[in-house]
Amino acid sequence: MLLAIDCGNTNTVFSIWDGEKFLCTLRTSTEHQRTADQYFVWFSTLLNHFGIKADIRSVVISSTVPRVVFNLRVFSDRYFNCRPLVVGKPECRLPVDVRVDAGTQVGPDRLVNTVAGYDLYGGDLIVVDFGTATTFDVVASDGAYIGGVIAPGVNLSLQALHEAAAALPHVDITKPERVIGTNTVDCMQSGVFWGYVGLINGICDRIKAERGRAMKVVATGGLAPLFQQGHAIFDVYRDDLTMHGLTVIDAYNKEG
Ligand SMILES: Nc1ncnc2c1ncn2[C@@H]1O[C@H](COP(=O)(O)OP(=O)(O)O)[C@@H](O)[C@H]1O
Ligand SMILES: CC(C)(COP(=O)(O)O)[C@@H](O)C(=O)NCCC(=O)O
Ligand SMILES: [K+]
Repeated sequence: MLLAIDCGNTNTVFSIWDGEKFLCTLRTSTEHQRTADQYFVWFSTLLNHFGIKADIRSVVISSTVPRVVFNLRVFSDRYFNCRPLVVGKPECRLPVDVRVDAGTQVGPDRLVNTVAGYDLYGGDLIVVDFGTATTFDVVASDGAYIGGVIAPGVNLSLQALHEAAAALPHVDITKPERVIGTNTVDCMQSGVFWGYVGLINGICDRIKAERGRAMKVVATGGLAPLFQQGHAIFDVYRDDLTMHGLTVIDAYNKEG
């Protein structure tokens, strides 16, 4: 069995892949101070709770936070007796090309999303991932990652308003029915929600125009369904896109 770990700037997600399906998915906040032993206490407690008997033989990691990788390596080595495959490291081969400016360190999550998107839907894709940042990854017809867009995340935008303006409270994102807010909270939610709908549509239209072709828009990340409601902004939503990409990369590297 494979343990796939997707570490974002806000949350770290662990999924166990038995070769056919994911047995479980566990989420914890991303903290670089967390040690290998702390990960194991949390992980084994939850597996016991769900009654899952996992025989983990290999580990694959994607991390947008370089500092957490050290403890995840120790976790893998000490508890599963294996050296993890870390996306973005020279020893991890990718089944697709990466065509960007020399010296650019593309976020490993974006490479994994590219691999997953191409594997599931073929080329000419835009992958939109709602995380701490919202990323748009452009996938060419041959599956290559050819660049994209990084926008402030939905929650980051709301948080920035609250932190920068004394009179603006902390609010959660929701879909307002109307654009014109008649109180502070509604005004903020409208600005971020409808502003984001414009951002997603505007960026996807411009990418398609710049590429001069039709492209499929694939979305992932917990907040994607909120934007999809009644709008059909995305052609497909796939909750486990990044995890799927990690399993594809692991299999590709095992092929030798
Ligand atoms: N279903 C959801 N509903 C509301 N907020 C969500 C949902 N899923 C994720 N979030 C929030 O979106 C932000 C990004 O989360 P996440 O996707 O875990 O980011 P990352 O991959 O960068 O760690 C966090 O603030 C998280 O709490
Ligand atoms: C853009 C990101 C911060 C998104 O990370 P996330 O929201 O998943 O935490 C991450 O992909 C990253 O650090 N990228 C490096 C720069 C680049 O991709 O060009
Ligand atoms: K992201």
